[in-house]
Amino acid sequence: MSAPYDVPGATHVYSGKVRDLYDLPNGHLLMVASDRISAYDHALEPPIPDKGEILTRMSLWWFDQLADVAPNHVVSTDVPDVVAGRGIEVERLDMVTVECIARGYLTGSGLADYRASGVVSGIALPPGLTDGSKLPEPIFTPSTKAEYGGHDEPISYEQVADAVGSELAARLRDLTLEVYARGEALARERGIIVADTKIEVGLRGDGTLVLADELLTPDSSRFWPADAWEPGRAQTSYDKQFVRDWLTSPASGWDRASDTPPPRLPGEIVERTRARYVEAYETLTGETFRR
Ligand SMILES: Nc1ncnc(-c2cnn(Cc3cccc(F)c3)c2)c1Cl
Repeated sequence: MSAPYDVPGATHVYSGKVRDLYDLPNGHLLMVASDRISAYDHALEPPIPDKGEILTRMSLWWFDQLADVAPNHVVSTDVPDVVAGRGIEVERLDMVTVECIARGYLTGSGLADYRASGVVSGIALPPGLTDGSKLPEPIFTPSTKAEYGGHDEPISYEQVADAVGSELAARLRDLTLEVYARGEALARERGIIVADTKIEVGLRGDGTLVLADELLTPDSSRFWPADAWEPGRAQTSYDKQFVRDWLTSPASGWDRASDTPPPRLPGEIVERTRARYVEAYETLTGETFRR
């Protein structure tokens, strides 16, 4: 994928589904959140205006809220105009190759693994859980980093220890669960369930664990409106439900089971989805999104 932004002084090095990464001359990285949205493993069109800026500001807010839990990789938000508001200059870290995931609720791939074996990432869960069940306590469910476009594979804690050593594995688990517990508690007070989250962690040369990437956003986590929570069915997505409902409705004319790309989202769905990102940001932070 070509870099969507030609950023003066920066060299595009990588594009994810919704974000792009650039090298900077000073050895730092520039992380850019696009307005792209993906659903059902497809990149959708058109982009959601301001999504990248809203989620960038949400990450920055969470980094600040959790500064007592761990340092983060943010160096500066003073970035070139073309990515103003959606770009962050970050410290280059030695990224841990494990996806650090915590789950407080059972759904998605975790639910599928549970239904198949009663086990998620090597952890045996009690019987009788269903889609959306709150777990007795949050669990660390690491996975491998899939190649671009692939799916992460769950791995057990023991496999993490084999990969990175038992001391670092324990630090990753503790950090992931602490970040999740703090994020879930704060969001829950504001009416948002953070069902699970994926954090990316990097190491400084001195061995310090640093929170990298994005943090506790609807792209790295499942956000559910708390007042709609009802175990036993798929939960309402705080930010993507309008998109999912339209794509799976006759109005879209799309067959999700086919391998055809989804149709372009109607303007009304785009605007309602933008409004949900603004609402999530303002509900969590208590701050007003400028536009
Ligand atoms: N601070 C860091 N130090 C070293 N590497 C990374 C790093 C590499 N890859 N990713 C994932 C990613 C983040 C954003 C946009 C993308 F396209 C991809 C993050 C970071 Cl954040």
